[in-house]
Amino acid sequence: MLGLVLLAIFALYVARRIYIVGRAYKLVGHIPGFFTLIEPSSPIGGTFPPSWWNLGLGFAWHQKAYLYKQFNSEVIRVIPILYGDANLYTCSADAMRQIKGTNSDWYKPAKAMQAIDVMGPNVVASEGEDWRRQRRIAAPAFNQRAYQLVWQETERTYRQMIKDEGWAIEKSVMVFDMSPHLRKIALFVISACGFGFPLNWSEPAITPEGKMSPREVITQVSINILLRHAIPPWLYHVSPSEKLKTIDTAYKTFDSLLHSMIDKRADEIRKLIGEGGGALEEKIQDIFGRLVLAQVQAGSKLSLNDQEIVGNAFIMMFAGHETTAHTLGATLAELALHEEEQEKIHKHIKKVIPEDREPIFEDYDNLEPVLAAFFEALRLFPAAYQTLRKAARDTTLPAGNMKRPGEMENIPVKEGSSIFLDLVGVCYNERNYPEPEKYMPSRWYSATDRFLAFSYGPRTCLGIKFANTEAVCFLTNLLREWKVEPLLQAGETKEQWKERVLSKPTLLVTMTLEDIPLKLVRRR
Ligand code: HEM
Repeated sequence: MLGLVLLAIFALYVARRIYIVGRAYKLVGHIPGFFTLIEPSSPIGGTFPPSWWNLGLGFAWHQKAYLYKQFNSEVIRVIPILYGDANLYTCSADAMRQIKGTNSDWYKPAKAMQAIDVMGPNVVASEGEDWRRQRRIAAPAFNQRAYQLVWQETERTYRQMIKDEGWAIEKSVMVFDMSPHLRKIALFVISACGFGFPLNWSEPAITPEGKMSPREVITQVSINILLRHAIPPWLYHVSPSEKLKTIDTAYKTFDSLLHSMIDKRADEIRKLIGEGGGALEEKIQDIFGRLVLAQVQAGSKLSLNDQEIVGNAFIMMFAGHETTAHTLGATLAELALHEEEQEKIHKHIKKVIPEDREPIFEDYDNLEPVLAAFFEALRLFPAAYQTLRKAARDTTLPAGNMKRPGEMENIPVKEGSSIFLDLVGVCYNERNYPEPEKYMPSRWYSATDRFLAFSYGPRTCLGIKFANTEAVCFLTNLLREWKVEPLLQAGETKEQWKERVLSKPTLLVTMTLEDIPLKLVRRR
């Protein structure tokens, strides 16, 4: 009997998959590409490492040298047979601009927003009118004043790191892994500038009372987004796992911390308004404060409710933390490998900032080579490596004709097709960037083209200038004082170090580089 039931379930599954695959083939079968067993970006595809049966979430990274070339097309399709949905992938910058530009035929589907709304609705995970309202409220918080604060906090945190790590008195330092330090820097900056909540570098993870410290709460929340999304709430109650307990406690503590912060900030703002409101702009500089200010001032129409403020605070912390830390790590690794580029930057910093003063926010516009070094590392290791969109109607996509280089073609796409904008493909496409494998910061000098790694069009990254200010401040301070070298293992060459450190980034919600061993040698 059981055998019959299982056989019936199996037959039903096979029939369903034949229907799904047939429908997918009708939709995207005219585009070259391949069949797989499992959708690479599905929970199963993302959980298991790449193998013969699973392309893996990061296949576009691992196959970047030949993925599109093998099909002679800048748009390809992947149709899974056993599990998941069919998707297109593109490495065409023109297609990306068209998809993400204004009046686009494409929208952000619900699937693209999974996991990032675990703490509440937010600007990244919303669409349509809801997105427009949230963007209009959040955008003014990103202004010159905020960037000035970003500079101050980055510098303060950098100094704290040098002092508390004991590097201030050292001539050279072996940093066996730079990434936790960079995560801490980015977390501290977003915490101070995003929430008005400065953290302390040497604060232990657990307080003397046995509770998680604020730093640990924020860290646990931001590194466990995928797990929080995947784990059903009941599992926290029945599982003996310490890790699950930690995640649950961190998320609950963070949620109640943010709700109490909303009440506290709203009271402060009402008090300031009661006193005439003159000092509002001066006193409320952080992004969180600005969101609460909009709520207090605007009433219900153009404001966020409490859960939306929590959701947005959370997403700012997530969006602004891993991405920036990862790109700083990639920049330092590339500069360690390219001594001549590092020397050029060091010389430039010395020219702009005299020995007798510290770098200041007003130096930002004169530090283009520092920003270019950061951009070029972001191109080689794009943090937001793939974004998903769905066609609202039949349309076409502009792509380079790989059979006839120099010519363009328009690839027809049907309504309902989903496409991954493969930023790795775009950034390593020689039509967009000649000699794409080369670390060449000079390609960004006086660049007029909008950099696609921060997205494009109306939904372009809100934190571009935030991230750039943080990067320029941090890198300027560090490179002015230290020469950065790869920390080689016994007998290891620079090439082998590069292979060990840079060839296998972790690809989950964003791309991250894990172990970055560096040697810092004091210059001044
Ligand atoms: C190197 C650092 C960063 C990179 C590479 C980056 C990249 C991106 C990309 C590619 C998107 C578009 C995602 C999509 O289309 O689905 C995006 C959106 C966004 N980013 Fe960033 N980001 C960075 C830093 C930041 C920072 C520091 C913040 C905030 C403090 C931030 C806040 C946002 C927000 C709010 C959005 C959503 C915009 C919208 O949908 O209207 N990002 N970012």
